[in-house]
Amino acid sequence: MTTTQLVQQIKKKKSFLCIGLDVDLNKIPKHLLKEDDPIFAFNKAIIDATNHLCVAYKPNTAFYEAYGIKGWQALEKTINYLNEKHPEIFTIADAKRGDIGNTSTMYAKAFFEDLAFDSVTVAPYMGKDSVEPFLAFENKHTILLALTSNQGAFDFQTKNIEGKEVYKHVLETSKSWKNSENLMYVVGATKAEFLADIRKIIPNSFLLVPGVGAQGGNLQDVCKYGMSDTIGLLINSSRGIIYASNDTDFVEAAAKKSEELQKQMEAILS
Ligand SMILES: O=c1ccn([C@@H]2O[C@H](COP(=O)(O)O)[C@@H](O)[C@H]2O)c(=O)[nH]1
Repeated sequence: MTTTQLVQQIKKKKSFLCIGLDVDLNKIPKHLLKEDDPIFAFNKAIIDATNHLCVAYKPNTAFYEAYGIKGWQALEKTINYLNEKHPEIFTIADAKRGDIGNTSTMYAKAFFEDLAFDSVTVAPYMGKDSVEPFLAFENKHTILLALTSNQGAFDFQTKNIEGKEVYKHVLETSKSWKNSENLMYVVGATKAEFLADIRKIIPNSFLLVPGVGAQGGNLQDVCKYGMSDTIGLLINSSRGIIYASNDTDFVEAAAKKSEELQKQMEAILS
């Protein structure tokens, strides 16, 4: 999917909501555990109930890898279901990969070719030659960790090196990489006060913003400082939506939470 198509979807649905599919078998409703594939059954139910309210889904691959081959199969079924039933929806493999060049190429093939995601999250720590292999894929997007939502972001990302914080080095340097138009960035909702500075460096890039809801980030603050001329935001909520109820009404509860966020986004867009 191109960013132009993504912006069209945001305008059409009046939503820039991304729903995180972080499936934990200890948290899903007990009756689903009887299904052949409880993870996919859960995801399918959530997707069927919420797809009209969001523009993106983000399975975090850790929640699938933790269940071995069955987890990976559930991830494959989920992305195939999304691509077949909802090709208009932007898909994010939150895998936080990145390695020496030939290894990064294999990661990129895994997520862009085999699993056919639109995007993958990548750690910038190993630099240009670890990220460019992802950028080489046409109409695929590499979402680089810039300023993350966790407390540990202050350990390295905000440290001043040669007169500039590390996350600013990441933003500025990555702009010079080959096919940098395929870059998006992760900025945590808990770091809204940094967004005005971030927008000075990357005024038009899309930002994936996790951390509203369970982590305490505020949607209005993120939009006030982080919105670009073409919106440029995908606001993620995972636990706040998918575990709104752990009972038989989980689908209705997830749709209700999604609608609450979508309505706030609609108000902001208008
Ligand atoms: O800086 C980051 C980068 C990624 N994440 C991921 O986003 C979701 C957030 O889940 P919630 O339940 O809405 O808190 C999860 O997959 C994280 O691994 C992040 O939170 N912060």
